[in-house]
Amino acid sequence: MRTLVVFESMFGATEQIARAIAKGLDAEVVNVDDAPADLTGVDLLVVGGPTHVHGMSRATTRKSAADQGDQPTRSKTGVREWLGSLGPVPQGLPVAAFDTRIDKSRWLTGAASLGIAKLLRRRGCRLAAPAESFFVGTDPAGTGSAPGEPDRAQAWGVALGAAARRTVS
Ligand SMILES: Cc1cc2nc3c(=O)[nH]c(=O)nc-3n(C[C@H](O)[C@H](O)[C@H](O)COP(=O)(O)O)c2cc1C
Repeated sequence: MRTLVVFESMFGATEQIARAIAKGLDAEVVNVDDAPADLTGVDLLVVGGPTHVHGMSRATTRKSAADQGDQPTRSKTGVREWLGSLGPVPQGLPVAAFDTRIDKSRWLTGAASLGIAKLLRRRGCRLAAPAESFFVGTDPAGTGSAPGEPDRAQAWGVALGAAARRTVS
């Protein structure tokens, strides 16, 4: 089973979570900047990005992130743009969405994963698991996920893989 984890990350937290999920899934992991436009041969797709202004990033919020950090951002483009640029997607492709965000009520913070899941469904994909959030510390420009989150992400990947294998031959 070929599993692909595509991440967008400014400061590194989402990349860290993506790599932990990929470890749990035994999957390939790729920065959205280098993600393929053709998903032929992919059996399970996982897409994640940082929550910006209650949802997926936009060029303006990525610019704002770039201006906050003292290093170049990890991704230049976003999952919104990548999903919009994809060629035909295998209909019914099992997918899952995740994000990173501040550890407060989702009602207050928003969650990019909800928008990612919506775009994936619009493209004819089938959600193999509900959208999930992983948390960063209280500093929005912090460079990593909160303690314990990579382990939780790896476990989420393991569970997602088991669920997908039950439906993918
Ligand atoms: C421009 C900008 C807007 C943000 N807006 C939100 C937000 O609405 N809700 C939230 O929970 N976190 C927000 N954050 C914090 C990000 O979610 C956090 O920086 C991100 O998860 C870190 O992941 P990364 O290191 O992969 O970029 C924002 C960060 C930036 C830079």
